[in-house]
Amino acid sequence: MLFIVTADQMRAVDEYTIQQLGIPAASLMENAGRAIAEEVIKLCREGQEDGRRDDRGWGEGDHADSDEARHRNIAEGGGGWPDRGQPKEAWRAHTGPGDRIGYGGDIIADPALVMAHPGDQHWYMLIGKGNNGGDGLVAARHLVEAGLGVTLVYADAPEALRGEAAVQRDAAAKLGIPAVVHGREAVDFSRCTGIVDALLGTGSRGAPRGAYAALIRAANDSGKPVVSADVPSGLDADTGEVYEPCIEARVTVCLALLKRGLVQYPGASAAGRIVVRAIGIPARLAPEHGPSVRLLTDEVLRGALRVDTGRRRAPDGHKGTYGHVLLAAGSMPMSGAGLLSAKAALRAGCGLATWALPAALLPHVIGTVPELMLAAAADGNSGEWNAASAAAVLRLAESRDVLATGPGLGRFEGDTDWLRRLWQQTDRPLVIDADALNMLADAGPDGPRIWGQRSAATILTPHPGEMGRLLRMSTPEVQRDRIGHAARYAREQGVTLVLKGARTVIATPSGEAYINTTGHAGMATGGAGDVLTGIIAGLLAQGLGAEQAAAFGVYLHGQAAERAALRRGDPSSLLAGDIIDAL
Ligand SMILES: NC(=O)C1=CN([C@@H]2O[C@H](COP(=O)(O)OP(=O)(O)OC[C@H]3O[C@@H](n4cnc5c(N)ncnc54)[C@H](OP(=O)(O)O)[C@@H]3O)[C@@H](O)[C@H]2O)[C@@H](O)CC1
Ligand SMILES: Nc1ncnc2c1ncn2[C@@H]1O[C@H](COP(=O)(O)OP(=O)(O)O)[C@@H](O)[C@H]1O
Ligand SMILES: [K+]
Repeated sequence: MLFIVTADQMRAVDEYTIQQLGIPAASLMENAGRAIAEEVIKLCREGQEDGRRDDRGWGEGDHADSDEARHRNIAEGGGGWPDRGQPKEAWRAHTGPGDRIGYGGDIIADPALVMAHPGDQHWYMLIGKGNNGGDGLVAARHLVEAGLGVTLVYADAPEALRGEAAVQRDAAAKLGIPAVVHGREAVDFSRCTGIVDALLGTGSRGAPRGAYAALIRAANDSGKPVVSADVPSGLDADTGEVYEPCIEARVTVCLALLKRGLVQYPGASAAGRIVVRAIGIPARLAPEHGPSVRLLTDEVLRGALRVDTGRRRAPDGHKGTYGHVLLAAGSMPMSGAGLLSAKAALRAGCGLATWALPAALLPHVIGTVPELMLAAAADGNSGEWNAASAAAVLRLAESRDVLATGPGLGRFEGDTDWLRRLWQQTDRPLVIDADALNMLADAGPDGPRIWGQRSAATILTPHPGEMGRLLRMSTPEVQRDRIGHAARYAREQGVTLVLKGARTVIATPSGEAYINTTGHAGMATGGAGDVLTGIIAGLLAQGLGAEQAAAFGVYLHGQAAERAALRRGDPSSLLAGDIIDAL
C-alpha cells in the first residue's frame, strides 16, 4: 500500500523507527543508498537496451506522463524488475551478449548491480550536506563496486557534513572515490553519462540557494539523465510546488514512503518516473504519525474502502435494487450539463434516474435519453431555476435515494437559500457541483459548518476555481497545496470533498485522503465534470458510502476516459460524452 506523507510525518516515522524499534539510522541510510544505486543501474541497462534497439542512446518516454506511462510512473520498488527471481536467460537478455560480468556457470554476482560494460558509465553524484547527501554517498560506494566511474560533487565543503552523512563521506574518501567541491574546482557536466541528485531531500526549506541552485541549473542544462534521491532537489516535498530552480529528474527513487509533493503537479512532472523503495521503515507507521493519505489503487478500493470494483449485480436484482437518482440541473443555456450528468448516473449503474429541470426546457429534451425520467420545475416559462422550486425538488427527493445538483444550474435570485433548504431539509445523500458550489461559497467560508452537519453523505466536487471560491483564495493558491487545502476543508466542514484536476484529491471528514492517478489531460473538456457528478450520484444510489462513491467514482471516471481516448486514438479529441459511452 502506498502511503503518502509530509516531510514532518516522514521525520516522525524515521524517528520512531530508529528510537523505538531500534533500527539503526545507518542501516536505513545504507538501504536508501543501495536502492538508489540499483535504480541507476536499472536506468543504465534500459539505456543500453535502447541503444541496441535503435542507437538512440537514452530511451524516450520514461518521463512522459502518457496514458500508458502513467501506470508505470509510480511503482513500488522491486515490482517490474525484469531481473529478480528469473532464470539466467532473462539476465542475459539484460546484460547483453558477450558480457561476462556476473556469469560463472550458475554463479551470478549481485544481480541488482550487474550491468554490461559498467566502465562506459561515469556518474556525477551531487552531494548536499544533509542526510540526502549521505544517501548519495552510499549510492556512490555501490556504483563504484559495480564498476561504474563515479565523481562526488560536494555542494558545500565536505567538512560541513554531520552524523551519518559524515561517516559516509569518510568511507568514500578512504575508498579513494574522486571528489570535487563546487566553487573550488570546475565541474564539466558534459563528461558524465548521468547524474545522481542527492542535494536536498525532506529537510529542504524554500528555494535552493547558492551552490545548490547552481548545481541544479547545471544538471538540468547538461541534458544528462538525472536520478533524484528521495525527491528532486528544489521541490517542496509537502505541496508539489517547484522552486526556481528544481531538478528535472528522469527517475526519482523515493525512500520508504511517497512524499506529497511527488503525487501532485508540477512536482509529479519534475520527478519523472517515481520508484518507491523500501528501506526498512514499516509503511504502516505512517498513519500513526499524521494524516492518512494514500494513492488510490484497485487494492485500496477493494481493501481499505471495501468497494466491489467488479461492480457485480445480484442475479435476482431489479431496478429498485440499484437505487434512484434525482438530479436538479440544467438551464436554458446549459441544458447539456444536466443531460450528461443524468446519463452518467445511469451508466454508473443506478436503477433509475429522474432529471428535474426548468419546465420550459423539458419539451426540448424529451427523447434525448429515452431511459431518463423528466420532472418539470415551474419556471414561469423562463428556462431558468428560481428560489421557489426548492419545495418541488424536496418533494421529488422524498421518493428518490440520492439528490445531485449543480451542473448547468446557473445562478438565480435567492439561490444560496435555495441550496440551504436542500442541504437542511432532505435526508438523502447530496452531491453538490458547479454553480451549486458557488451558491455554497456565498454562504461564507464556513458555509457547511453553519448550515449544519447532514445525517447523510454530502459530497462536494469543486474544480480548483470553485475550491478557491469556497476557500476565499485564488486558484493558484489552491493549486499550490491541493492535498493540504482539500484535507483541511473536508475535516473542518464535515464533508467529503473531491478536488478535481490532474491527480484529483478525495478528502474525507475524518481526515483521510486519496490521490487518484487515472485519467489524462484529454479530460480537460467541457462537461467532463458533469459526468463525474452523475457517476458519483449513481454509485451513491447503489448504496455506496460517501468515501466509497467519491473515490470509486473518480477512479472509474478516469479509467473510462482512458478507454475512450484509446478508442478515439487521441486524447485531445475526447468529448465528455465519450467518457459516458466508455463506462
Ligand atoms: N533517518 C533519516 O532521517 C533518514 C533520512 N534519509 C534521507 O535524508 C533526507 C533528509 O535529510 P535531512 O533532514 O538531513 O535534510 P536534507 O534534505 O538532506 O537537507 C538539509 C540540508 O540542506 C540545507 N538546506 C535546506 N534547505 C536549503 C535550501 N533551500 N538551499 C540550500 N540548502 C538548504 C540545510 O542546511 P541549513 O539551511 O540548515 O544550513 C540542511 O543542512 C531524506 O530526504 C532522505 O534522503 C534516508 O537516508 C533514510 C533515513
Ligand atoms: N489533466 C487532467 N488529468 C486528469 N483528469 C483531468 C485533467 N483535466 C481535467 N480532468 C478531469 O476532468 C474533469 C473536469 O471537470 P470540470 O473542470 O468540472 O469540467 P466541467 O465543468 O466542464 O464539467 C474533472 O473530473 C477533472 O479531474
Ligand atoms: K534530492
